[in-house]
Amino acid sequence: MIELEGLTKRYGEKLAVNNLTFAVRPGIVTGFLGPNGAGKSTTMRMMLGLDNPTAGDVRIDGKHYAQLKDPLTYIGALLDAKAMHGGRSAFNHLLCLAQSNGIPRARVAEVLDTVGLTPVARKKAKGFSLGMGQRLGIAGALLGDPRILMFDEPVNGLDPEGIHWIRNLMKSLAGQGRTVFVSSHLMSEMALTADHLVVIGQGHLLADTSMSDFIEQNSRSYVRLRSPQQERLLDVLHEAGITVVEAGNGTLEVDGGSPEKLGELAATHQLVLHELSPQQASLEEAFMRLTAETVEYHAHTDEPGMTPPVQEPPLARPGWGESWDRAKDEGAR
Ligand SMILES: Nc1ncnc2c1ncn2[C@@H]1O[C@H](COP(=O)(O)OP(=O)(O)OP(=O)(O)O)[C@@H](O)[C@H]1O
Repeated sequence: MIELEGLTKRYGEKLAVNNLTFAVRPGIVTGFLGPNGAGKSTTMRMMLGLDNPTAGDVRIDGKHYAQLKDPLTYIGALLDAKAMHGGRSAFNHLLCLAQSNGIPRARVAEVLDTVGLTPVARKKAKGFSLGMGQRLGIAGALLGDPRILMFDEPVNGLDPEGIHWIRNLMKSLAGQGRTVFVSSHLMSEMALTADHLVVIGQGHLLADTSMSDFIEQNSRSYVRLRSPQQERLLDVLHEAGITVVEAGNGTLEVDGGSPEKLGELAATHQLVLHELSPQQASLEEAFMRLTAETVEYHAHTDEPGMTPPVQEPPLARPGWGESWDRAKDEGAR
């Protein structure tokens, strides 16, 4: 378990992490999301004692990182895959880590095998590709067989097979009851891997919730209808008091409607439907919606060939976006 309480980091004028309180629990994969510059790496560095908090506290299984004897046996982390002595072989790099943490030498060969680097164990790390470097960093995190694992952008540089491998590795580590905390910019990957999400924006906590609740609370769900008898269908829906949006190309969208009810209504009026499909936004859309106001670095979309983002109708009910507005108001007081 990793517990943060009021964790805050200020760099001069810049409040990089602002009063974060949350816990990362064992037995599940927790995803850590936020736009560029949100404060994810700073938070992870403070968890590992690499940066001192300006205020607040972070504990690893109830202790500060500095109090842990042989810390690699409590928490293993991949922060920066390039942060290693390139002149050493993969084997020697891991051996140095093992020796400084009271970990038996035999464990080095085990973790090299786990990450698939046995054939290059004696090769110098500076010749490694980005993907091989990631694998070596992951081997270092696994070395002490720790109960807690933390990965910052672990799939960076990995090919599809590597991405699939790390996804299964994280799930199996969590399945063994370990605490797994992982940041990634790849939303589709996060949606497949994480059970729980912690989302931050400009240093603030925006969400600490299950993946399914996050998507439900921050995205629009609607039913898409297409019918060759669209005018008649519109009349029937209006008569039934159902609000419908004409989305163009002959499609109608009903916000929050039940597909069963809409299908039965069409059947009662003997209307032909060519499409009746429930639509749920992706994690990516939910994330974009929640963090829209907290993105520090926007690309310009007014260049030739670029289309501006589509404006979606407002949420039917309060989502995390409201929490962010509240957080800003509270911050301003
Ligand atoms: N050593 C530092 N000195 C000054 N400012 C810093 C320092 N480290 C981080 N920052 C600032 O703190 C903020 C948070 O940075 P951080 O790297 O933690 O964000 P992040 O969420 O990890 O971003 P990214 O997704 O781009 O890696 C940024 O505005 C960054 O410029």
